[in-house]
Amino acid sequence: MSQTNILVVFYSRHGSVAAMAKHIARGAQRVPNTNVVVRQLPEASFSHEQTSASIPEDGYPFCELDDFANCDGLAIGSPSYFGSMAASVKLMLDQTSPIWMSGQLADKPACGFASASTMHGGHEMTIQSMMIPLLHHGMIWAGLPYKNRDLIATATGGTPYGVTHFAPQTQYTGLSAEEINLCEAQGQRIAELATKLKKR
Ligand SMILES: Cc1cc2nc3c(=O)[nH]c(=O)nc-3n(C[C@H](O)[C@H](O)[C@H](O)COP(=O)(O)O)c2cc1C
Repeated sequence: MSQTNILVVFYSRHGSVAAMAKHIARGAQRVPNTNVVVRQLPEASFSHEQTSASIPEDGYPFCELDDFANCDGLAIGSPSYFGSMAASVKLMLDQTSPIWMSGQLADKPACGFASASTMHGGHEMTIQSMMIPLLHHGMIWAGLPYKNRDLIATATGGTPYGVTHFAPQTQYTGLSAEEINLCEAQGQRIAELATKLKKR
């Protein structure tokens, strides 16, 4: 059987969402026969001109449309910006129309992850904002079931709609133990579901 390809794609300015992506990838990697591709998104330009080099100075390669087209399962992450996904993430999603009508993402599982600097500043709303375009693609939304006891134990991030991180400071200061477990559970779940749903 061919490998199951999981795409973990994110935008992160200060490192919190990037740290989550690493643990989500680690969780997905636990599932046998899984190939995990991690991609970041460049800063969106207000002037509508390209502001980033096409190759990032550090971190993961930038995401391309083919990364979406070739995935069997998707984890997409964003900081909460005004209770919604960051423009960089929306910009990438708006570039996916070539694979929209052909249904290349249809019937594949997707999940979202997010970081926010206040407890009630939009964790769930940010996840939900990413869910909507992916439902239009026909993806199957995979949240986190409460059998993950860290959803109950957490005093910071973590929602059943998708894992989140509470980042009280601008600079990344670390994920809680519960947030790490939930990131890894989310990654493992998306890889398991993708393996089950994949056409052999
Ligand atoms: C433009 C902007 C808007 C933001 N809006 C929110 C918000 O609505 N709610 C919130 O809790 N945090 C908000 N934040 C804080 C970020 O979501 C938070 O710092 C996040 O952890 C950043 O993730 P990163 O470290 O991956 O860049 C905002 C930050 C910026 C720069």
